[in-house]
Amino acid sequence: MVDRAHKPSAISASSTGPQPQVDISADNSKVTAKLPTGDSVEVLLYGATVISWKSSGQENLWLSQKAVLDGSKAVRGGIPIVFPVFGPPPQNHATSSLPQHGFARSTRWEYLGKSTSESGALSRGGDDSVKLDFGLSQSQLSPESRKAWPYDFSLVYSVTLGKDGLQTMLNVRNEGRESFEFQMLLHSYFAVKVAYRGRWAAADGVEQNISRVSISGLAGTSYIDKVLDATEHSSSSPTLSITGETDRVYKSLKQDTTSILQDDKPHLDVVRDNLTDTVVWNPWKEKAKAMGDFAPDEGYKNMVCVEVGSVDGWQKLEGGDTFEGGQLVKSHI
Ligand SMILES: O=P(O)(O)OC[C@H]1O[C@@H](O)[C@H](O)[C@@H](O)[C@@H]1O
Repeated sequence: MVDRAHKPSAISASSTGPQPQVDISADNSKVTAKLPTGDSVEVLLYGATVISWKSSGQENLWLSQKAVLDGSKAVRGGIPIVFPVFGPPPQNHATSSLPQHGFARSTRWEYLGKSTSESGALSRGGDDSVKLDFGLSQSQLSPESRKAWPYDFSLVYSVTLGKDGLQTMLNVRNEGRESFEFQMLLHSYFAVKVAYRGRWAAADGVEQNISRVSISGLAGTSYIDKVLDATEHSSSSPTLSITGETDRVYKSLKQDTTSILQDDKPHLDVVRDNLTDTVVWNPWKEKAKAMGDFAPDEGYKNMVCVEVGSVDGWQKLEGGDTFEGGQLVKSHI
């Protein structure tokens, strides 16, 4: 059990009108929350991976049809949590024995509880929100992970579904005396669909064209292009079109919001909170095909990863200190 100062506590709900619903699946693998508006979020305890977020009846996250959800492999899609290292760990660093992207996405977390709030105008169903908290600490790690990264830490991940959108915040605490360094990132796979006859076409539907998707808000000092041998470039344009394999780490971004545009219209806004970096990733045709858990093959046309994080250098936490960072995602659908 993760110990912390602000444990979630149920705020008493008024007796009138519908209220947010929270359900734990019978096999204890997944927590689902639904607002009276119909908006919903599903979180797998494995990795505390958000695997679905629906608003206005539309799915905002992309989940591979071959995503492994039984806890034997990190989920291909949704929002896997990257901690305590991003990408392949560097040699000669305390994380060097960990797998790519660390252990948080491939360890079962504990569901700590929910808190709900409503405006009082429940019948309108518009102002409700529900927060789900998940915890992971050193004692829950596999012996291999504990050995590879022997620090006394605790993570609390808060997933809040409200009228503004979906907020996901990661709180990292050093429970020990020795300082440690970490990176963290919320590896969000967003669903992109292209307008078709005035409606949003289904993910595998008639028209698929990632080339009509662009990302704005990327003005920063520089970015690392992993497709070009991890060379550093200065970002000349604040907008990026996805027209081929894309794997860029934007560092020290100036503005808080990175938006996904479809046909130049805002689709999703990703607002960073206390995080300066953003990774934009699309594997494109060949790499998508090469991934055993990526399906359908053409799925790369319906997704883009916009991943907020702290991955440029390391965050250092002294014993007893905490760090919190995350995102608020707003859908324009
Ligand atoms: O296959 P994984 O481990 O889930 O990683 C997927 C991608 O994650 C991205 O964040 C990285 O920038 C990519 O380089 C990487 O390929």
